[in-house]
Amino acid sequence: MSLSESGKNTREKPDDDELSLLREKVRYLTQLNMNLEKDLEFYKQELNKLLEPPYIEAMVLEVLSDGRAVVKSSTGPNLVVRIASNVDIDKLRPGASVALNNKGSTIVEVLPSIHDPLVEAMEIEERPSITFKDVGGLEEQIREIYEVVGLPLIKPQLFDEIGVEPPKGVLLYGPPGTGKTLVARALAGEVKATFIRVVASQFVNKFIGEGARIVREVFRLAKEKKPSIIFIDEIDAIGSRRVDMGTSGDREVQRTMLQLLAEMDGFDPLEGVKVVAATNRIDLLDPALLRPGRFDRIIEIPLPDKKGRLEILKIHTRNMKLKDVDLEEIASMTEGFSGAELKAVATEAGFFAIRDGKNYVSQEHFIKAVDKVRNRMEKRKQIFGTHI
Ligand SMILES: Nc1ncnc2c1ncn2[C@@H]1O[C@H](COP(=O)(O)OP(=O)(O)OP(=O)(O)O)[C@@H](O)[C@H]1O
Repeated sequence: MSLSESGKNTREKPDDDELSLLREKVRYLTQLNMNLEKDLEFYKQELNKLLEPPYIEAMVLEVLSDGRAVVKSSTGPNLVVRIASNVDIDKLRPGASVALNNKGSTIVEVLPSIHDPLVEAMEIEERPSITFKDVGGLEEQIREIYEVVGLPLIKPQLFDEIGVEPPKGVLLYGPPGTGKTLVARALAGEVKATFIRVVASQFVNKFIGEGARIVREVFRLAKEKKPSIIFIDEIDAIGSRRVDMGTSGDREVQRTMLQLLAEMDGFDPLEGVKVVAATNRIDLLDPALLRPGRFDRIIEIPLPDKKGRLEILKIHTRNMKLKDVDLEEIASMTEGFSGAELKAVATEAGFFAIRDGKNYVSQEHFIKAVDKVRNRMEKRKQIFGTHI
């Protein structure tokens, strides 16, 4: 552009071609600018990500009623932390793995189930909602377990005063499905204790090499969350008499068992932690486990008698709509059935009713259900030499 002497713009009006070229250029540069801004934003974000301090991983112990949570960080102490508003509270169950912000003050994310054996190996239930009224039969066993495990947890001073030392551990034994887990959970519910369940066979076939560490952590967690009951299911998997120590697998099992014994020897019986173990194969157990100060109380959980079967049937049908059902007759017909099998009878009877197009369950449905469950038991017996 040029200016005349009078200062006026004397440039001729651009022709149409020139104008359209300039417009094209403006469009191109605007687009280029937008793209570069996008790139700039992307690289800024990437830079921020690289500069951001890492999150802290932690495990949820408890969600408090005031909207905060207690977590255990993998290295440090337990922390009471806030929960960010975008976090789904329903996913914050005890044992869930979470990310804390870098100050460690707030849960910012629930992590997808990462394969931390410590988290996976234990099921933690704060004060289970079930109680002894959910257990049919087993009055004697319930009385005994309440006395030797429950009372010392809620009234340790009673034992202190009298000078009686309660057992640290109790062993429940009996056929599968007779309610060993149920009794231990109900006891925890009854005395408002934390229930921590581990399945010993998983130490051998799932968490290989981690057994001793998991045992140590389970006891540590139990002490933190006391009163607590540690329930070790299938204890025979780690507590069997070993003939030889030939394989590394054997040695690993032995290490896990020794850790368990060390933990049991190392705590006070009135410290607020009790161990309940369960097995279907008491004949296989190493006598070292049954020495005083370990599992020195042994309680048999047998198959239910007729009265027990009737009670179990009543429990599992209490929310069902029954019409002219004689549960006594069903209890008489089901000799040899475990609690789990009686529960299956109730469920199957419900399915027969649905299939029948009825909105209630009749005696006939129950009788068909007994047959069905009995057949299933027979088949299992043929295959495994045992029932459900
Ligand atoms: N005595 C019982 N009263 C009421 N329900 C029972 C009883 N026994 C078993 N059941 C039902 O069967 C289910 C399975 O029982 P449970 O897991 O407690 O048996 P278990 O003895 O621990 O079995 P396993 O040895 O196979 O681990 C229970 O959750 C419960 O629904």
